[in-house]
Amino acid sequence: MVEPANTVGIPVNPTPLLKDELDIVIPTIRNLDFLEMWRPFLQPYHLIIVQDGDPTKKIHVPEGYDYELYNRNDINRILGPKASCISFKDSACRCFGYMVSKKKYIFTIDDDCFVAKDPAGKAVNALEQHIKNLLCPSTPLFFNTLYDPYREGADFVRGYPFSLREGVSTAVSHGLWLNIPDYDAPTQLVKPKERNARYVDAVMTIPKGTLFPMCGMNLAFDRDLIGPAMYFGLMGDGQPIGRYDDMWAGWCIKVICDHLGLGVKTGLPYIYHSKASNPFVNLKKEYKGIFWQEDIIPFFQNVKLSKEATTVQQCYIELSKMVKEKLSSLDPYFDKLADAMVTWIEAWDELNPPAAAAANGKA
Ligand SMILES: O=c1ccn([C@@H]2O[C@H](COP(=O)(O)OP(=O)(O)O[C@H]3O[C@@H](CO)[C@H](O)[C@H]3O)[C@@H](O)[C@H]2O)c(=O)[nH]1
Ligand SMILES: [Mn+2]
Repeated sequence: MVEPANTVGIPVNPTPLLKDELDIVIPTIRNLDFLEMWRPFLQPYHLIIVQDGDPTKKIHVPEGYDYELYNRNDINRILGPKASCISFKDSACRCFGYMVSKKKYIFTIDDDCFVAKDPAGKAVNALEQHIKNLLCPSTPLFFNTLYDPYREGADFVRGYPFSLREGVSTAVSHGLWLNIPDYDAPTQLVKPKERNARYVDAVMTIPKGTLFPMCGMNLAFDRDLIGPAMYFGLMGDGQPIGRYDDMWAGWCIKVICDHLGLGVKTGLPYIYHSKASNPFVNLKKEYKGIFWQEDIIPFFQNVKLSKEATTVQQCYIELSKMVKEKLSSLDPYFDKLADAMVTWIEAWDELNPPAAAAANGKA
């Protein structure tokens, strides 16, 4: 039986890595009580809370946290007509937090994710592991069979080309989940009692040319390297699909990371996921995605971005044109999504003017 860690009595981290260079983005339509358990690891950091659903509902933020909170009224006020690209009634709304942040790194976590225990029973500081993953190179061009070669006690194995051992910059760190795994609705329905108790002590780079199902529950990324591509799409209220927000973003960021020579890692850290959303409600949200993805995946597998596309924004705009051209025949929704991808980039650049980015010495 897997259980969450007990963090009572653990002192607040006295040396929080990247304290002033990282924001924590939390989408919530429930409450933020889970932050009590995370206090030792997260309290030193700035939170960006994206409140979904009814903007008149008061969300309590536990004492001692430094935060900014945005509800739907704030999103509409800040973005004006461009707010149409930010989903309502879906965790996709979290990407608004990525856009308003001014920091280099983002860690995003769901409000039903708690501190996991490692096999030795120690509380896992998931944020610290994500930071380690992001600050260490990735190896997308050649698979290291001993997993993360930069980790203490590991290295590149025999036969690994020395010319590739420098690795590439890491743009994304994708963490995993003990207890309730991130299964789709059909799997949740047939395996309602399945719990993940398997803690695999590994971090791997996802090879170039390989897509993966990115879960937004426990995710960190370098905003300067890949932020503009972390759009979580048009989901939820008024849309024919939901719960494919993180998947869509994951497919977009992976083809762009492959094109720009950036790395994506998956594995440690684990969080303890406590709440299984309702599988029947999820099925209603997911079902179109379940058959559309049989066409979407081949689309992404065949994406070829031009050599002129050298920035994330240029890659993303090129991608939006391909979506409009090649996926609109699947459903008119993709025509709307392609337009929303452009609106997102326009809003991103409005809130993050390139000159400001250059002035801050960012990429
Ligand atoms: O309408 C909504 C629904 C939820 N949220 C917030 O988003 C996260 C995730 O919600 P929940 O835990 O209910 O959903 P899961 O099935 O466990 O989530 C997985 O599916 C992805 C949904 O796309 C999600 O990223 C995965 O973790 C919570 O913080 C809710 O409060 C919301 O803001 N609006
Ligand atoms: Mn959840």
